[in-house]
Amino acid sequence: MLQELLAGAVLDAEQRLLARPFASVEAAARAHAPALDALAALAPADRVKILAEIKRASPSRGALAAITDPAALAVSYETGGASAISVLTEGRRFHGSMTDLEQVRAAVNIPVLRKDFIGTPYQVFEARAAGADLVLLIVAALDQATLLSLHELIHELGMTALVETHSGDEVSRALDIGASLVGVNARDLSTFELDPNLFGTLADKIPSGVIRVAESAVKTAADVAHYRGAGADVVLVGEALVTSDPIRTLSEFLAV
Ligand SMILES: O=P(O)(O)OC[C@@H](O)[C@@H](O)c1c[nH]c2ccccc12
Repeated sequence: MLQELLAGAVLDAEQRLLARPFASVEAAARAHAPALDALAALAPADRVKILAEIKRASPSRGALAAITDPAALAVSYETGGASAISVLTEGRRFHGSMTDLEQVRAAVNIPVLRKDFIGTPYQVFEARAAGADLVLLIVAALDQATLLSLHELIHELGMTALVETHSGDEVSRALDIGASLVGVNARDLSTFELDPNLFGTLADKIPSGVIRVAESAVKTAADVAHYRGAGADVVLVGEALVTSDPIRTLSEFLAV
């Protein structure tokens, strides 16, 4: 499934490339207002931080929310105390788009993550040209050379990479490329199995000085407390926010 999602996202990017040549996107990326400092926004603090996700659907859960106005939802997240916003831009299974990212960028003043299956430089330039401050890199989807080169490009453009892992070996691979923001996804993107204890198992492999993000499977404040207790600096939440009153849910989660 993961390779299928990556292949589909790269194919869709190639379609966009036909309409908007590489040189044009690169120029727009390099001309864009500088990226916000995501590491400062997500730095460890005495309270857990929330990376709030805009997500209409997923392969594992199906349709979640229509989200007809992603900018308005992003403003609710910002008002509710989120430290940054994650925008799913993958279209086939998550029903996201680059337009969502552009609209969210225009509406909020906190860092915005492009959440997608990134495998090519074009997709990184696209993200910057749309105003993204962070870009997701999924270790399991990429060979080490590609992971390193995309990570370097993300940083060359002034952005921050959220390097996502699902095993000890993948944490090592993330640290080997110099990741400063490492996520552990409770969900296995190949089998969709959820393991909320995986973060706790891997957290001590992520050294202090690297920001730890616990991703997925958060339904309640108790789940946030569980991740916080296991060492999470940041918790990434999607479904629980798009299927509830985000400001009320965020206030519960941030009270942890
Ligand atoms: O909806 P949840 O269970 O709160 O999960 C959010 C986020 O972690 C999840 O959407 C996600 C984590 N890593 C990804 C990579 C691609 C697509 C989606 C994801």
